[in-house]
Formats: sequence, C-alpha cells, structure tokens
Amino acid sequence: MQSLEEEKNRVIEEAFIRAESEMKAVHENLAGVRMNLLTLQPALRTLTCDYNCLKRQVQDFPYMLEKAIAEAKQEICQVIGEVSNANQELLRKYKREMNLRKKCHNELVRLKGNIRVLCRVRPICAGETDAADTKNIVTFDSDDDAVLYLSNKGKLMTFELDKVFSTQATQEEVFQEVQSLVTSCIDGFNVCIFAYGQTGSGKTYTMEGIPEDPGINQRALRLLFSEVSEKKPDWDYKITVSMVEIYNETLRNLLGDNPNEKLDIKMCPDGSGQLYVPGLTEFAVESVEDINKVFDLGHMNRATACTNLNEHSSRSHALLIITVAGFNSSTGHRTSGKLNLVDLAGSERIAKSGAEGSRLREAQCINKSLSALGDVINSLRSKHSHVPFRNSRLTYLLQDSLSGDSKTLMMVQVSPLENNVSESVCSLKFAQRVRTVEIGPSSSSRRQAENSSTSSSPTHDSVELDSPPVTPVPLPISRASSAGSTLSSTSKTPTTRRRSHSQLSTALLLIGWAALWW
Ligand SMILES: Nc1ncnc2c1ncn2[C@@H]1O[C@H](COP(=O)(O)OP(=O)(O)OP(=O)(O)O)[C@@H](O)[C@H]1O
Repeated sequence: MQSLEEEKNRVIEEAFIRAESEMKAVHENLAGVRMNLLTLQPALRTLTCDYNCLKRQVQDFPYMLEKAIAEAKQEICQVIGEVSNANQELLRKYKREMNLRKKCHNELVRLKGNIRVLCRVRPICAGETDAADTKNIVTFDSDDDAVLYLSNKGKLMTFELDKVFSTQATQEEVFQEVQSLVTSCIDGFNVCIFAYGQTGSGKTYTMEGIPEDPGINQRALRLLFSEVSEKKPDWDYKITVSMVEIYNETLRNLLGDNPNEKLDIKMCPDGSGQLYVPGLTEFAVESVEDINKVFDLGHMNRATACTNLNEHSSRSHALLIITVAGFNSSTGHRTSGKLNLVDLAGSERIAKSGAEGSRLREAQCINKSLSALGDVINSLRSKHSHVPFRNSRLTYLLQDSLSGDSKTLMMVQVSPLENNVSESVCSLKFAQRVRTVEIGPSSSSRRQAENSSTSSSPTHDSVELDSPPVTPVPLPISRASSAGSTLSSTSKTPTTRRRSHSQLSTALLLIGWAALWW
C-alpha cells in the first residue's frame, strides 16, 4: 500500500511537473499571440479607417461625379461662350475689313477713273512677215508702260493711255490688269469691258483667246468661281451667263433654242427703271465644264446663222453677259452685279474698205452703234442730263453698265503694221478721248487743270490727222496735246503720269491708313 501510495505520489508529481511545463509553454504561446495581437491592432485600425473612408467615398461617389460633370459642363460652356464671342468678334472684324477692302478698292478704281483705257498691240503674225507693207511702226517706252509711239509718215506720234501691252504681253498679264474690275461685280457693281479696234487687231484673241490660252472671258469666269467659293459659307452666289450678238442692229440670243429669233430690249414693268431682254436665255454656271458647254453652244448658234463665221464675227458685236447674285445668310444682305464682256465689231473705215450693198449696210450699222457709243461716252463726259443710250442696241443694252456707279474698261487693240497705220491712229485717238470720261463722282477739276497744263506743253505740236474710221462724235479733246500729237524727240509728257502717281499714292495712303485703323 505504501509503495503504491508512493508510486501514486510520484506519478502525480511527474504529471504536475509535466503539466507545469506544458502550462509554461502555453503561457509562452499565449504571450506570443498577445504580442501579435498588439501589433495587428493598429493595422486593423488603419484598415478599418481605410475601409470606412472608402465606404464614405463610395457613398459620396455619385454625388461627386454629378458635381464634377456639372463643373465640367460649366467650364465647357464657358469656353464655348468665349470661343463663340471670339468668333463673333472675328466675324465682325472680318466684315469690317471686307467693307474697308471694298471701299479701298472702289476708291482706287475711282481714283484711276471710272473708265480705264488700256491698249494692246498684237504681234505680227507668221503669214504677214513677208509682205512689203508689213513694216512694224509701233514702239514702246521702256520706262513708261502707259506710252506708245507710232511712226506715221515719218513722224513719231505719242499716245498716252492707262497702260499699254506690248506684243509680248501674255493673256495672263492682260487679265491681271482687269481682274480687279471683274471681282468688283461680286460686290454688286456693273462692269463693262470692251475690246475696240479694227478687224484683225486682236479683239477676239484678247476677249475669247484660243483653247490653249483663253482670254478675258474664260479667265473672268474662273476667277469669279474661285472668289465666290472663298466667300462660302457666309455668302451664297449664283453666277449666270447670257450670250448675245448684235448684227445689223438686231439682237440675237446665242444660247436660245432658236438663234435666228430677234430679241427686244424693254423697260421693267415694275417701274424700277431697269432694262430687261424678254426671252434672253440665262445659264447658271458653276464650273469650267459649264463655261465650255455654254461657249460651245454660243459659237455653234453664231455659226449656224451665217455663211462665213470669221467675216460675220468681224461685222457684229459679241456680248457675254455675266450676272453675279449674292446672298449673305448671316446678315440677309443681297448683292447683284453684272459683268459685260464685249467684243466689238471691227472699226475700219467704210471708205477704205469700199463696202457696197449688204457690206455697206453692215458697215453703216457698225458705224451707227460705235457712234452711239461715242455719243454716250461724250454725254457722260460732259455730264449732260440726257445720255442718248437708246440710239443703238449696243448702248441701250449696256445702259446700266455704262452709267451711275458702273465701271468701264476699254481695251483698244492695235495692229503694228504700216498698212494699218491710219486705223491705228484713229483707234488710239478715240481711246484717248474715252479716257477723259468720268462716269461717276470724280476728280474732274484736278484732271481739267492737269489737262490744260498738258495742252500748253511746248513740246507738242498739234497735227491734222485722218478722221477716225467710225467717228463717234467730235469729242472735245481735253488731252489734245497727247491725242494724236507728234514728238520730234523722245521726250515725254509727265503730267498725266504724275496724276496717276499722285492718285496711286493717295490710294496707297488710304490703304495704309485703313491698315493702321484695322
Ligand atoms: N496677242 C496676240 N498674240 C498672238 N496672236 C494674236 C494676238 N492678237 C491677235 N492675234 C492673232 O491675230 C489674228 C487676228 O486676231 P483676232 O481675230 O482676234 O482679231 P479681231 O480684232 O477680233 O478681228 P475681227 O474684228 O475680224 O473679229 C488671229 O489669228 C489671232 O490669233
């Protein structure tokens, strides 16, 4: 019993020791866990905090998103508003600048005179070089492109115009000189460009040109197309074209179904005082292809009614009438301008050509219309209250493009050959008279003063010349000294050039002022 008791006590003791060591290990583990717990607690707190924060953010997100969208919207609206204001301002400045450009352009044209007279001398053609009387009698001034010298019976005559194109001048160079007039019809002006001169002097070459080198007609339409397309989308333009011929005082519609049909010119019944041609065909053109189609139709119709087109075209006036109507959708503003491109009938003398019968009648009709043109120009020049537009079909048809605020350019064509000298002198004399005309408000007093100073120029002698082939009217020659004058030396009269220079510098000043103001 005792040993059992001892055994029991020993076992208990051993169990107690084992339990104690196990207890110690458990305590140690517990301490480790406690330790871990202590270190995890801050992380847990951070995580909880982060979690709560995220939770709040998630809760707030729709509201913040809405707010951000609203702010972005506001900013975008503000920027759009600013851009739109800037655009409005730019548009306003653009319009102001366009008006200013128009004013400057008109002022420049006004200062140059409403009627500008240019001269083009055609080259001697291949077939003409061998004949005996094909001596070249025309010379140019290397320092002054407005002066032309003509050798007539041993005397050197000087003619002064607004510009002279030598035989080498290209179609492009000629067009550059007239293009400002062409574009002014976009601004609502009526413009007339005439080619005047004897048969074979190059009128048709200048106006129509040849297929590989077109003249003013086609170049003008091309320029109008490019100018109006630049003005889009603000401006919407419609360009229409009509072609008519005046032969023996009869007006024919070259684009109509029946080219033999005679047209009449009538006063608009609306009381506006405008003229119109009932039944005149107008084609809307938008491209070079359209122009070519219209020109082909016009030529075909012109050829169908005559046996010899070349002779017929020499004896008739050909008119290309271009109308440019514009509408500005933002301002509601409308413009309407007309450009008349006229290839006049040959102006040679009846006596010299010895015309009889139907040729005489043709010549008389040409005489009548060119004389009427001269009468109109003379009346405009003298500022008569009555201008006889109705005296010929030509002047009646061109009435609205020859009066008021309209602009006219005459291209006087000259042959360089000696056997054409009297016709050349007459054409140039007529051109110089035309040059003194002012259609609208003008600087007439200054011009007169300058003319009188020119007349008194001691270097000029007045000489008797052949009367013009078709004497328009005895226009008073206010530039008598240079019109048909002779020069014994190569000295020049600088007066008119001085006028051009002073006018040009005024215009440049004006443009400079405009640029500064802008
Ligand atoms: N600047 C030029 N360069 C080259 N050739 C020209 C020039 N001007 C005219 N010609 C040529 O001279 C000839 C006569 O020209 P054009 O037919 O244009 O004269 P016109 O004055 O219209 O004659 P018409 O009154 O008979 O119609 C044509 O063969 C033409 O090609």
